[in-house]
Amino acid sequence: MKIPDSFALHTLHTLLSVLEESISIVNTKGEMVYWNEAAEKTFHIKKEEIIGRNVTDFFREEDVMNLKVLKSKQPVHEKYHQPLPDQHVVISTTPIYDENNQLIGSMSVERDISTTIRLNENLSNTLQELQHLKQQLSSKRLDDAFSKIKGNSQAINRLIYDAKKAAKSDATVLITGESGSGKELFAQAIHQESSRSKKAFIPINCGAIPQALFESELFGYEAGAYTGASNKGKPGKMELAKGGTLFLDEVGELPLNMQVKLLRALQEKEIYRIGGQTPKKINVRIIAATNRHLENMVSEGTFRSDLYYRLNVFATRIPSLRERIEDLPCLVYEFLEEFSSSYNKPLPSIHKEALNRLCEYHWPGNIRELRNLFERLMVLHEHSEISEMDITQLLPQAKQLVKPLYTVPLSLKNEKESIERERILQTLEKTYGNKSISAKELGMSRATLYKKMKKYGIGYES
Ligand SMILES: Nc1ncnc2c1ncn2[C@@H]1O[C@H](COP(=O)(O)OP(=O)(O)OP(=O)(O)O)[C@@H](O)[C@H]1O
Repeated sequence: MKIPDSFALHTLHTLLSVLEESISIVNTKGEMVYWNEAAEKTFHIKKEEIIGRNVTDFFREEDVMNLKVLKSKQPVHEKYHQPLPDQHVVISTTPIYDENNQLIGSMSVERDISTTIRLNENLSNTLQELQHLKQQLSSKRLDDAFSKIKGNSQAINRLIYDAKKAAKSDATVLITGESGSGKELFAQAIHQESSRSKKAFIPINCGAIPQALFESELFGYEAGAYTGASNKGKPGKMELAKGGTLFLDEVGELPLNMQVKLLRALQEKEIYRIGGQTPKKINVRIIAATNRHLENMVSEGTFRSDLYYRLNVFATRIPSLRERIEDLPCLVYEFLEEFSSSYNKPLPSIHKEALNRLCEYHWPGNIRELRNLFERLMVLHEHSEISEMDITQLLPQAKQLVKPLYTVPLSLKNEKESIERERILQTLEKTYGNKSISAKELGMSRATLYKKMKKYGIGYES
C-alpha cells in the first residue's frame, strides 16, 4: 500500500514535534525553514518569530552550525557546542541534498545539556570550595595548639574551650586527672597557645627527683656551692623557663619543705641559687598537674594549703577515658593511623565487635594505655581487619603469666635483684606506669623507685 504524501508529511511533522531534541533546518540562503517545539523551548524563540527569517538575526553567524555545514558540506556528529553564552548543546548537523544532488539546506539536531553542565559547574565549584575549606581547616588545625588533643566528646570540647581561655591569661593552672589522661598534653597546648609560646616549656617531675637534689634542680646553684657541684654553677629549671612555662608534674609528690620554698619563689617572683647571695628575678608561668587529690592532702597536712590556693587559680580536671568513652573510636582511629604510618603498614579496619570490646574495658591507664595497646597491636597484627579476638588477647585480663620451665641458678644478690626488678615491672604494668601508686605499693619513695628503674633499665613512659 502506498502511503499518501500528505500522510507521510504529517507523520514526519508529528515525529519532529515530539522529539526532545531541537530540530532546525535552514535553506542555502540561511533562512530558517523548520523549527520544532523543543527548539522553541531551548532557545525561547517562537516558530512564528524565526521561520522565514535569516538565522543571523537571532544568532551570531559563527555560532550557527547549520551555516558552517552549508559552507563546508561536511556533516558534524555529536559535537559539544555553545550556540548562546548560557546554552550548552550536543549537536549533529548534516547538509540536505535534493534528488539531483543539489545542496538545498542543512539540518541540526541539538540536545540541550545546559542543566547538566550547570550542575557540573556547581559541583566542581563546590568541590573546589570544599578543597579550599579542607586546606583552611587542616592548616588551622596544624596551627591550633590543641590539635593534638583528640576526641569529640562534650567533656573534651568543654575542656579545650576552657583551656584556651586559660591560655590567654597568665594565671597559674592546676590540672588534675588520672595517670595517662592527657595532663601534660593539655599543659603543652596551653603553653603553645599562650603569649609565652616562643619561650621554653620546661617540665619537671616533682616525684622523680630525690629530695636532696630538688632545690638545686628548681633553683640552680652558684659555682662552688657544694662539693661535687660544677665549678661554673648551674641555672635551675625556674631560671631556664624564663619568659616561658614551668610544668610542675606530679606536684602532689613535692616534699613539704620544698613546698614552702616553691611558694616563696612564686610569691616573691625571685629565687636564690644555692650558695647565691643575690636574688634572681624569675618570670615563669606555672602549670601544675597531679593525679592525687590535693584537697584531701591539704586536710591530711601533707600538702600546704597556701601553696594549694596559689596553684589552684585556674583548675581543670581531665575526665578519665571511661568517663568519656565516646571519645574512644576517634582515639582508636588516630592511633591506628599514627602507628600504621610509623610502622609502615597498611591501615587496617577495625571490626565493630572489637570496638565494643574496647568500650567495655575500664582503662585504668587511660589514653596512655590505649595508645600503648595500639602500638603493640600494630607491631603484631598482620591482617586487614582487627577482630574482637585480637583485642581480647591484648587486654590485661587475657594476659597469662608464663613461668619459665627452667632458670639458671643466680647468686643470692642477683636473685634478690632479679626478684626486685620483676616486682617493679609487674607493679608498673599493673598501674599503667603510675609511679606514685607503684612506689606506694612497693613501699619505697618515688625517688627510690626512679633510681631502681634506672638501675634495672626499666624505661616506662611518664
Ligand atoms: N586527647 C588525647 N588525644 C591524643 N593523645 C592523647 C590524648 N590524651 C593523652 N594522649 C596521649 O596519651 C599519653 C599520656 O598523656 P600525658 O602524658 O599527657 O598524660 P598525663 O595525664 O600527663 O600522665 P601522667 O599523670 O602519668 O604524667 C601521651 O602519649 C599523650 O600523647
